[in-house]
Amino acid sequence: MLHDHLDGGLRPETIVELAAACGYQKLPTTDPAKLGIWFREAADSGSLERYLETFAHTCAVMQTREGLVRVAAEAAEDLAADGVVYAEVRYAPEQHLEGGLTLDEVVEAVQEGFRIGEANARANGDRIKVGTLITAMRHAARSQEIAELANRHRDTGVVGFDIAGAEAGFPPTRHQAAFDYLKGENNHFTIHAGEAFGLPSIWEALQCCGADRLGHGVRITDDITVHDDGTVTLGRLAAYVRDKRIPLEMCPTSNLQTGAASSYAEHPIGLLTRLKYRVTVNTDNRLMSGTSMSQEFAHLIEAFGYDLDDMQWFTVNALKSAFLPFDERLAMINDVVKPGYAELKAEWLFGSSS
Ligand SMILES: O=c1[nH]cnc2c1ncn2[C@H]1C[C@H](O)[C@@H](CO)O1
Ligand SMILES: [Zn+2]
Repeated sequence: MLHDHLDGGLRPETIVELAAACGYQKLPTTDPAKLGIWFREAADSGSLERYLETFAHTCAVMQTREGLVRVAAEAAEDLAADGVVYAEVRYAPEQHLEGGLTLDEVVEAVQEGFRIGEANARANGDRIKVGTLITAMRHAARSQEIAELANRHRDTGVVGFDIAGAEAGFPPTRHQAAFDYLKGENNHFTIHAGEAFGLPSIWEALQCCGADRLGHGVRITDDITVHDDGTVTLGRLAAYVRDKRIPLEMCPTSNLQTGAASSYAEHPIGLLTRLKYRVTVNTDNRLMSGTSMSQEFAHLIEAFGYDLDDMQWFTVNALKSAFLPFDERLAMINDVVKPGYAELKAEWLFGSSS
């Protein structure tokens, strides 16, 4: 899985405990069950801007070293317990400086947390590897500094860079210098594009900035015409994205909440999968969407009738598109994903014996 926000995946009980520890008093409720529901409902706003407002509460309790280590460790554990074997988890270090930590200290704390979470998952009989993406906020003006931060930590598990936040009014080229810098360093980046804004955002992300992948990218369907007889005509940009195998980090439930799609059945992932785009399935924000990787798959199975072969295809697509060295991606596909799905298919055919 390639698209999961650290500050969008906290356990509600952890938010309540960290808020008490750091004296944050603005939580809408301190009942963990109610808080989980509150996040889901508040994020169900139909607009990306309103959806993003909910992150004020999660970021507020992620301002100390201890808070960051814990949140990162729990994210790795929760993803592993759900069956995720490789996750790229992202967050914006610039949003975690209010307690006096430096950008580098924030990154070090989160990296430590991921390593602890991976070890705890192993102890529970799960296995997961977490790669970190460092995000710069697109409304801010720190992307060059944040890109340099990501590059500085690339040998300790920071595998790439991203920009996130409100898309309309903040085109990717606002951060051109950061992307040029990363290209000069032969580093990797993805860009949230084609979520709350359409084709120009996707075009800029690819053709000006040189993004390796697209965060969401759902609006690429604006460049695809489906005719009455089911045949399809691709515009030049839609053809480019498919021909170049540009990975699409799709997050169905998040898109329903922000209004980027109107139902699972009508979500562009159905058409794009049929057309064999390099589609991947992701959670975006497990807390705000009340979701998990297995739930996202379950929604797609229900909407489109996908089976285990389709799940495997999405999973292999994700690993092919990961910002990991090629040999590690290949090993994970051949030694983990394919045998894992073979086991699931055997269980499904013959019934579970264990
Ligand atoms: O889906 C999203 N689109 C744009 N920005 C997002 C999305 N989900 C989370 N973010 C923002 C809010 C977080 O505070 C930030 C860093 O993880 O990224
Ligand atoms: Zn996102």
